[in-house]
Amino acid sequence: AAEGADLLKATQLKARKKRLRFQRSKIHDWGLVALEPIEAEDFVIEYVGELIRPRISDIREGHYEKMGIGSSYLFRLDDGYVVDATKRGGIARFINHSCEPNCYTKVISVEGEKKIFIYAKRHITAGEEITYNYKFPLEEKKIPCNCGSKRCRGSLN
Ligand SMILES: Nc1ncnc2c1ncn2[C@@H]1O[C@H](CN(CC[C@H](N)C(=O)O)CC2CN(CCC(c3ccccc3)c3ccccc3)C2)[C@@H](O)[C@H]1O
Repeated sequence: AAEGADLLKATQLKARKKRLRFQRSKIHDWGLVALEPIEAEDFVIEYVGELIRPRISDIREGHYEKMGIGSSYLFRLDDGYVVDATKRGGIARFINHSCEPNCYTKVISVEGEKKIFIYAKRHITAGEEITYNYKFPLEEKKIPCNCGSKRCRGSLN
């Protein structure tokens, strides 16, 4: 808990709002682009959405599938909980996956409240698309990856 509170404080201190914009992506449909340079380890954005229990996320995922929404704006946490940005979410939901991402995600819980923070792995130039590794579990049905990086694994899952 202490670690989370310190990290939250540090993040809030350093979290000078980064200017980001969602726009057409070379990777997939819409993506999030940095409008200003971002230094390595800088806080970029929080993945904001509704924290839902595993059971509820399974029901919603089935529902979204039926509605043809496909892979929705669901961010899975290690304990099975999911942050669903479909109905109420921030622009972080537009961040695409890359096999050589320029950002990484960190989940911290502060007073039981889980927050997903996204930080820069390296210097990011203005105009670059923000990406992180989705770390999707391996599946039979592959989603081909279009990140275009040299060491692309070929699929998201
Ligand atoms: N490296 C990659 N290579 C290949 N594909 C990649 C890569 N990275 C991400 N993706 C694709 O992006 C997905 C993740 N995505 C990240 C952002 C996405 N680019 C986007 O443009 O939204 C968020 C999901 C995309 N979905 C859209 C729902 C939307 C909708 C549904 C139908 C038609 C249009 C739009 C919707 C609409 C209303 C209500 C609810 C949902 C959510 C991955 O599951 C994968 O399919």
